[in-house]
Amino acid sequence: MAEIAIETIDLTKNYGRVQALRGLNLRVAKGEIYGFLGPNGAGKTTTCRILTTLTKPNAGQARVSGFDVISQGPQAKNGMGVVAQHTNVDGELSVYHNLKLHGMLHKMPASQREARIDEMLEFVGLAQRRSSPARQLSGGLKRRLMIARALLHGPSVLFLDEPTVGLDAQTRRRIWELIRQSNRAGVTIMLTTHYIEEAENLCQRVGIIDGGRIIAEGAPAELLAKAGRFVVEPSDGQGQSRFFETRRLAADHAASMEQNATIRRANLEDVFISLTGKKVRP
Ligand SMILES: Nc1ncnc2c1ncn2[C@@H]1O[C@H](COP(=O)(O)OP(=O)(O)OP(=O)(O)O)[C@@H](O)[C@H]1O
Repeated sequence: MAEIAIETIDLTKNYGRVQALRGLNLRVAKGEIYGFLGPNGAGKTTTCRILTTLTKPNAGQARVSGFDVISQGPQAKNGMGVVAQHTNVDGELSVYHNLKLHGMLHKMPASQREARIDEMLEFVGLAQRRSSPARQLSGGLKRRLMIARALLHGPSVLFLDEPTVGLDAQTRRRIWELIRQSNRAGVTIMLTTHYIEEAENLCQRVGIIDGGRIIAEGAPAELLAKAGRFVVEPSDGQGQSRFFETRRLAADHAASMEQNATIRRANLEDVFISLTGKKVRP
């Protein structure tokens, strides 16, 4: 594998008796967009919190850009940008001051900071809203401000936790484009998502996590190929769907079934359900 941007080795985290992570092994190459998919309670947020230095693991190691997140937390933190799931801009401050504050916290020299704020406002399409109080922005624009802020100090790795949750389809696509553009500019991206479509569209590789472990990993097309490209689904919604490599094999199986069945192309959601026994969004 190419140079590694994010790595965890046997990462373990317990909350009392709850084993949130049970030896999680993860490797994201520099320059990748890696999607982290898992049902509720699988351990996605816990993994991201450890990688972004907010929580300590009970055992195992985690490195971001080569820095150990426990013993070299400040260095690791400086090389990463984080977009949390919940909107956390300062509503009372202007768009500009939200960015300025972040630049100051990262000790960016003033001239560099100001130039970079202009660049980021342009990048996310908020230059015209520079002086608006952040509270006046729509949900989608607030999310763009959070992305501008996360990228301001020039991190090489960007963590996004459910970056488009609750946004309409058009706004979601705009955010995807920003993520792609920052990736093209060299930023490694790790994003957790519940949206299968988001993982399929955006991510070069996807890791499926369940019960605190990675249970499958690969390019979306590889995961589909492994499971079988066609699904036979009982039309009454009862009973289990089955995967087949070709439409012909699927049709043969459907013909042998007692009840009516539908044959369709498999998608990542089918793979997810067959692996975890759960829907992505319950
Ligand atoms: N602070 C905490 N105290 C106790 N248990 C916790 C805490 N945080 C998480 N857990 C438990 O750890 C497990 C993993 O949770 P985590 O939030 O990492 O999952 P997740 O995949 O992000 O889920 P979701 O998709 O619902 O956000 C769950 O069983 C959860 O209830």
